[in-house]
Amino acid sequence: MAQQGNVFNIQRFTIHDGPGMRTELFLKGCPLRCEWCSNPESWTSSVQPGVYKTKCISQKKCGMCKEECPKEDVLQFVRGKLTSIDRSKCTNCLACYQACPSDAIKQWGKWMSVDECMKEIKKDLGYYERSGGGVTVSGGEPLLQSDFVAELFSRCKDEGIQTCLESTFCTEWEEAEKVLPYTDIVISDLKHMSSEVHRKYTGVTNERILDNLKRLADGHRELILRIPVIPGVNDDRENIEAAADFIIRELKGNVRTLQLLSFMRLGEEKYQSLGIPYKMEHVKINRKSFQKHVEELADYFNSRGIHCLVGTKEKQ
Ligand SMILES: C[S@@+](CC[C@H](N)C(=O)[O-])C[C@H]1O[C@@H](n2cnc3c(N)ncnc32)[C@H](O)[C@@H]1O
Ligand code: SF4
Ligand code: SF4
Ligand code: SF4
Repeated sequence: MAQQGNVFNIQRFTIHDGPGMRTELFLKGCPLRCEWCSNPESWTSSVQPGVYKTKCISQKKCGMCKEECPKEDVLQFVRGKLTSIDRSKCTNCLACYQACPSDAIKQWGKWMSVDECMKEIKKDLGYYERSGGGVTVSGGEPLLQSDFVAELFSRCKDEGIQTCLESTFCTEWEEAEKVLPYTDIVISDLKHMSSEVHRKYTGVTNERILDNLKRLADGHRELILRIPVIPGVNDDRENIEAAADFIIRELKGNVRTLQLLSFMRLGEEKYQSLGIPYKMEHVKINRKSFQKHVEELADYFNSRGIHCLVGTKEKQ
C-alpha cells in the first residue's frame, strides 16, 4: 500500500547521523518528552501550527488568521500581535497558517507520500555515491510510522541507497521488525540507566528500550550508540559506569561506536512557538570545562574497551 508519512523536516547534506553526506528525514510523533529535547515540534503525531510573534503584522492591519479560525478565542493577541494559540481548543486545521500573509504562523509537519520523499532523496544520489552516504530517518520516533519507513527504506534499497534508522526503540519490537530488513545502520541512545531517573527526565521508563537494544545485539546488529550528556542528569560516575557495564555485558561487542553528544541549548524558539515551557532554562554551563568533562567520560569508556568519541565524527 502507498504509505504517507508525517515529516517535519528534510535536511540535505547532513554529516552527523550516519556516514558520508546524507539526506535526513525527521518524522513527527515521539513517546518521550526529554527535558533537553532540541526538537519539541516532533512530539505530537499531528500536523500543528507554531506561532512566531515577532513576524505578526498586527491584528488591526491584518487579522486574517482570526477571520479564518473556525473556533472562538483560540488565537490569542497581546498588544495587537498574535502571541499564542490555546492548544486545548485548537483542532490543528491550519486555516490560520493558510490565511497568514506573513511568516507569523508556521506549519509543523506535512503528510508526504513515499514518492514525494523519494523525489527529494534522489536529488542527491551523486553525493551519496561519492561520500559513502545515504538516507537517515530520525525524529521524533520514526518507528511510530513503521509502515511508512519500511516502504521508504525498501524503495531506497531498490535504488541502491544506504539507509540509517535513528530510533529511541521505545516501541513494540514488532515495529522495529518491519523496518530492520531494509536498514543498513542503526543509531540509538542510552539516555539514563536508572529506569526511575529515565522516567523523571524523559517521561518513560527505560526497560523496553534496553530490551530492544539487547534484541538488536542478540541478532548481531551493529549499533552506533549515543549518550546525550546532560549536566546534572546523566553525567555522574554511577550512570556512566552502569552504561559501560550494560554495553559490555548486554550488547556484547555489537556497539561499533559510542558517541557522547554534549548538551546543547537548542530549540528554545520552537518551544515558544508551541507554547511549551523550556525546562532547561536554568542550566548554565561553562562550555570549556564541560567539554573537558565530556572528554574525561570518553576516556573512561575507552579505558573499558568501548570505542568512544566526543561528537559524531572520527578524528581524521
Ligand atoms: C533529535 S534526536 C532524534 C532521535 C531520537 N528522537 C532520540 O532522541 O534518540 C538526535 C540526537 O540528538 C540528541 N539530542 C537531543 N536534544 C539534545 C540536546 N539538547 N543536546 C544534545 N543532544 C541532544 C538525542 O539524544 C539524539 O541522540
Ligand atoms: S489550527 Fe485551526 S483551530 Fe487551531 S488556531 Fe489555527 S485555525 Fe484555529
Ligand atoms: S494572519 Fe498572520 S500577520 Fe495576520 S494577524 Fe494573524 S498572525 Fe498576524
Ligand atoms: S526522544 Fe528525541 S525527539 Fe523524543 S523527546 Fe527525546 S530528544 Fe526529543
